[in-house]
Amino acid sequence: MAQWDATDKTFLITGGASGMGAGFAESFLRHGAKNVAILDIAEELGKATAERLNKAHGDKALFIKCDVSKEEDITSAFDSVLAQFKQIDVIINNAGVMMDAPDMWRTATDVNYQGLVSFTLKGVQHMRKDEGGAGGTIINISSIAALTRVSFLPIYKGSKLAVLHFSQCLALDPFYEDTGIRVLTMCFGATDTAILQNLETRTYHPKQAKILVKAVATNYICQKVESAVIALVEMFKIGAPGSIWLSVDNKPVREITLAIDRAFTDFENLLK
Ligand SMILES: NC(=O)c1ccc[n+]([C@@H]2O[C@H](COP(=O)([O-])OP(=O)(O)OC[C@H]3O[C@@H](n4cnc5c(N)ncnc54)[C@H](O)[C@@H]3O)[C@@H](O)[C@H]2O)c1
Ligand SMILES: CCCCC[C@H](O)/C=C/[C@H]1C=CC(=O)[C@@H]1CCCCCCC(=O)O
Repeated sequence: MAQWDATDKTFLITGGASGMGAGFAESFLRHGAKNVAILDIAEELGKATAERLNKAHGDKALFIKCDVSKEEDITSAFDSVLAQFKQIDVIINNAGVMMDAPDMWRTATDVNYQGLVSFTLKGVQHMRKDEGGAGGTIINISSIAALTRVSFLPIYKGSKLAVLHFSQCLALDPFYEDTGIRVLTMCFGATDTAILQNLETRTYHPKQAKILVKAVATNYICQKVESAVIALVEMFKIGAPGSIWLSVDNKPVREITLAIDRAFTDFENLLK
């Protein structure tokens, strides 16, 4: 099994000021990363996280304020990271929000999907070996939301399936052979972060809010951030180009590429 190594690699992590993103930054620095750029809309939190990481790991972290729903922020943040670190080896498209409320859906879609596409395409342009780049890894954060159907989070779930489908299509052969860029997709289950707070206001219609809150209270094991971080680092080490992974219930990370392949092969067979 191929093993990928974080040593001396430069990471760009969106939504890295808090939650799982901050956990990934910390963990990859412990695994020998050369530098970590944290991009986030939350300025105070981002500065504090970078300061904490710099104290613990010796000035390797950089915070840049960036709203991933805004193309001008993305361009300027990407350029700033390159100006500072010269190269980006790994991008983790982690920034995400669960906001299906009527006045928030467009922003939510921009953050969860458009921002991720934009960073991915910029990363591909920078990293692709067939145009002089050094190759690299792009990790896109999806969710179990992409794999299941419920009535109350259609916008969130749609955006996370878009992330999964964009990533798997982009990575199809001969992408890795041409570019030397490994695209990995992670589907996390419920994980103990701020995204699970104040859920009543997150559904697209108030009638759904009660169902959501009740379902969360009764149906779900909420895994620890540490488990999600361990899962992502393990995927980084062993994940084949184009592979898709699942991290739920504090269990070891599991590859689900074949299951996704089977589902799409079924759809494709309908067209024959
Ligand atoms: N926690 C879960 O249960 C869970 C499960 C599956 C997938 N996910 C996904 O994991 C990723 C991380 O989520 P989390 O649970 O750590 O959430 P979180 O809310 O704790 O952290 C998200 C981070 O993204 C930042 N952010 C929000 N909007 C932004 C924007 N416009 N531009 C830049 N940064 C922005 C926030 O400031 C925050 O630091 C998200 O993509 C989320 O959808 C979370
Ligand atoms: C009843 C479901 C409400 C949510 C339960 C859980 O605490 C939430 C986890 C979400 C947080 C962010 C996600 O991606 C996670 C997944 C969100 C979508 C979950 C759909 C669950 C399902 O289809 O069974």
